[in-house]
Amino acid sequence: MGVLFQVLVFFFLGSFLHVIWRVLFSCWISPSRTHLKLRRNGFGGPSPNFPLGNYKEIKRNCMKAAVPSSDNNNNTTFTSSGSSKICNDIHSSVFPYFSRWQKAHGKVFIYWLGTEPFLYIADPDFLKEMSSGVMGKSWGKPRVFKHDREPMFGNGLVMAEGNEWVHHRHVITPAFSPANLKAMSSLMVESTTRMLDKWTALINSGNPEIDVEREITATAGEIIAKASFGMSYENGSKVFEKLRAMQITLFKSNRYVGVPFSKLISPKKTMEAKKLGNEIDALLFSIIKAHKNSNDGSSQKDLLGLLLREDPVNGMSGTKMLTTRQLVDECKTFFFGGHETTALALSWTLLLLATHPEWQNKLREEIREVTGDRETDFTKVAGLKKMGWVMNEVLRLYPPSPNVQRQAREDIQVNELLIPNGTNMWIDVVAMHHDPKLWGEDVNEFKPERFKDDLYGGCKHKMGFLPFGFGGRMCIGRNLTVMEYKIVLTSILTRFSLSISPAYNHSPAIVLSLRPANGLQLILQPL
Ligand code: HEM
Repeated sequence: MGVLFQVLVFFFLGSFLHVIWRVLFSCWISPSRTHLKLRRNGFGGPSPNFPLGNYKEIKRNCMKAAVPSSDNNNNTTFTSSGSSKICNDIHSSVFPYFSRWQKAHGKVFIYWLGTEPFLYIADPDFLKEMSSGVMGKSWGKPRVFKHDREPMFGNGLVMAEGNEWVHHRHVITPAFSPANLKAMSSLMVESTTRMLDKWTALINSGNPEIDVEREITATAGEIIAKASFGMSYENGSKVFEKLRAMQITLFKSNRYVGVPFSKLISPKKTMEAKKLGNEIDALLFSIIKAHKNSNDGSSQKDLLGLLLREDPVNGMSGTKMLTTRQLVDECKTFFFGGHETTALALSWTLLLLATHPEWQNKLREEIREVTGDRETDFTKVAGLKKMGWVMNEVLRLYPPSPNVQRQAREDIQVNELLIPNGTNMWIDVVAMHHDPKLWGEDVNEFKPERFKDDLYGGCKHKMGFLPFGFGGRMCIGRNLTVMEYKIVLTSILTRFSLSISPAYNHSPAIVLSLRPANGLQLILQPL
């Protein structure tokens, strides 16, 4: 009995010490060692306190940035002529901590999310040097984000790596071909027309103020639901609502990604996201099953239908290209990657056009020249050049994807600096798009003509303009976005003129994407 008792005591004591050691190792010893190594490799940055890393400073700076600095706290000025101006100099308000650290440590430094080191990059030269020898398939995505965003993206294309990414990219790319996009243009016109009819009814009933961001996000959700799964909004709304709810659960709570055991801080939210994730998966599984069973050929036009074809354009005959599990993840990826980003590009555009009525007129003139009085379609939108400049300028000033992320899967040498295998990278797109050294002193002005004769808008460095990312992992949906953007904007501009509502409070914020924190209220007048 005595011996058994002793064995049990040793066992429990041993286990307890083992747990303590593991906690100590992952929370302090291992990150402290990495911190020292990175310092020795020449990387500076704010000093972390493990296990929180730099979270304290991040939260402190965010709170400071949220405090209004003057009486006119909405960053919108109305002039005597009734027109309005907004401040496009947004980097220090959306990323106050990066803006502060940049001043102290330059455009490349290390900061810490909990016990995870992140290499911050806002220097296109460094980025070019770093990425020049690395192929798309050799990049990783930060494991902490993969884990955190698992319910949203699963192992879909945004998160896939290595040969799995190559396979998915190869299978999915043909679905975004011009011929397939063309088939989607009529559903875009249809959804937009329904939204605009609703706006007209609202205006006629005496409500000319419309939160365009809310409206366009819903319509873009409808479009992506139809384009991805071939579903009507009514049928797709269950998936749509759950996907939105999950996004809010994941991103509106106080989060400490990278801090060990941080999920235990808000177990309710973690469970909620997991539950929603499972419900969405179940819905998508049934949608895919229904697609597989439908023989009428109509489903083939949407992205899912195209991915379900067994004999696709690219000559992969006979075999199923993606498993049902993989298709579920890709459907979620299209939804999250595709609808909000496009909706935000359109919403920020309407805001900038509301403050620049001369550009509303220029675009209307171009639309008249290019489309005549006929309905917009796929072939016509390519001719809307000025609209293309406006789109680029909006994506520069208000990039819906405010950063691009990578993880090194091998040691990378950049000049005299060695980036160790496993280092996370955070490329600050907002910072580069607002850098006067790259764009000139008028960097914060809305000047679509920058893009007139130059794909890079006169940026001094080709890696300084990255609204859709870079290299082999560049956004796969960009052509779909351009088409949707032009179709929706053409429809809006031909029916309404836009101005800012006094209710609008200009406060761009990051909730995964770069979005207006308090909606985007405009006054619309039928033309
Ligand atoms: C204005 C609209 C959009 C913006 C600003 C945007 C931005 C981005 C960015 C910055 C990336 C990361 C690229 C990188 O890591 O280098 C990305 C990747 C991706 N986007 Fe988009 N995107 C938009 C629209 C769409 C649409 C409409 C879809 C699909 C329906 C889509 C699907 C994807 C996918 C699947 C990836 C992962 C590509 C890969 O890693 O191979 N995006 N996007």
